[in-house]
Formats: sequence, structure tokens, C-alpha cells
Amino acid sequence: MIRLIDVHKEYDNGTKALKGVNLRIDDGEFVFLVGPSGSGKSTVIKLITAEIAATEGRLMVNGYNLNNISPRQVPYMRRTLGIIFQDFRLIEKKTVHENLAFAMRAIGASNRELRRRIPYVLQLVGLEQKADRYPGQLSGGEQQRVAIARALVNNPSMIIADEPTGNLDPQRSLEIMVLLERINELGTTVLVVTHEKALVNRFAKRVVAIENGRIISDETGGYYNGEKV
Ligand SMILES: Nc1ncnc2c1ncn2[C@@H]1O[C@H](COP(=O)(O)OP(=O)(O)OP(=O)(O)O)[C@@H](O)[C@H]1O
Repeated sequence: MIRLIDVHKEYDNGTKALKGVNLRIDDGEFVFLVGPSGSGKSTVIKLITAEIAATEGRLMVNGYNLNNISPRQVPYMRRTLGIIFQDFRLIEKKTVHENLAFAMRAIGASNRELRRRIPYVLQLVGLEQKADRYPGQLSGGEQQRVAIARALVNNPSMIIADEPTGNLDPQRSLEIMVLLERINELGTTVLVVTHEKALVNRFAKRVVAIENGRIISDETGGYYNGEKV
């Protein structure tokens, strides 16, 4: 569960990126975070992942209180989150299987756990036939599906996708969104930052809209301030 209570963020240069944000995302929800460029979306994500600290306000992420989390606990908090980026961020010199194995070994998983989990997540994203390919041998949509598999491989309670379809054509974008919806149906909370209105409207989920550092609308059904996005 994510909870931001009256969160403010002022960057060192004086930019007030967030001006009193209240946001609660319960376990099992699917939420789109939308808003114009510079409105504060990335700032919200960076606060949730503890990349930056709030200037004011309270933050809870999956049972961790980020206001008094110790640096030693931050990696454990991050393991509850699976993060997906627009530019995939796969290791080019490792195969699909090796990319996933690397993520699992980083948290101390055993070979037995790898053997059980990797085929399952590859099947979930429809890439079981491409485990031995390198990222450069895959299409953009396939690379994003590997990134989703990697985000899921350590079984996080929440997936955060920051513009996951920014580099994909409309058909691939739709496939990625359908996959995220399916992952949500299997129990993982999903937060998607996106500019793509057509996709948001198509899915009729909760839409949180941010503008100029404030949440201006929070409605379900692909709506934004009472209108379709
Ligand atoms: N490190 C930083 N130092 C100073 N100002 C920053 C920094 N990062 C972001 N900002 C400013 O904070 C505000 C919010 O930025 P943020 O990156 O959260 O917006 P965004 O909604 O994610 O935008 P985009 O859709 O373009 O990625 C903007 O005015 C931005 O210029």
C-alpha cells in the first residue's frame, strides 16, 4: 500500500515540484498517473522509490515508513517494488534468461528458485521461446516484456511503470498495457505513468491527474476532471 500525506518537494534550486500531494493506492489496485510535462509525475515516483526525500509530509510504501527508514532498509523496501522504464534498461551482454537470473541472484535467490521462477515469468510475458536471445535480437515490445518479466521475477507487491510504452508503436503499447492488466488481475498492484490518452481511456481504470505539483483529479473509468482523458 502506498500513502502520501500532504507531501511537498522542493528541489535544491528552489523548484517546488509537489505542493501538498495526498495519494493512497491500496493493494490490488491499477492506477494511471497522468499529467503534463513537468507536473510532478517523476517526482512522485522518485519519492516512492526513495531516490529522493520529501521536503515535507509523510510517505508509507508497502509497510515501510519512508520518513524514518534507515539506509540499510531501503534495498528491502525497493524489493517490494518492480520498476519498468521507457528505455527498458536491460543488460545488453546478457541473454533474456541471464537478465532475469542476475536480478534474482542480486537478492540471494538459489539456483532452485531460479529454475522454478524464470520459466514461469517468461511464460507469463509470452517469451518462453526467446530465453536465449540477447536484448539486441528482440523487438522493442519484446524487450519491454523482458523488462516486465525482470520487474516481476522477485515477486514484488507493486509494479511501477514509468512511461512503459513511450518507445513503442500503438499496437505494441496496447499489448504491454494488456499484459500489465493481466499482471494486476493476478494480484500485483500496478501504477502506470503515461501520456497516452487513448490507452488510458481504453482501460477504464482509476486515473490520478497531477498538474503543477497538485493532484487535480482522481476518478475511475478513464476520466480526468469529469471528462474522458
Ligand atoms: N533534480 C531536479 N532539480 C530541480 N528541479 C527539478 C528536478 N527534477 C525535476 N525538477 C522540476 O520539478 C518539476 C516536476 O518535474 P517532474 O520530473 O516530476 O515532472 P514530470 O511530470 O515527470 O514531467 P515529464 O512528463 O516531462 O517527465 C518540474 O518543474 C521540473 O523542472
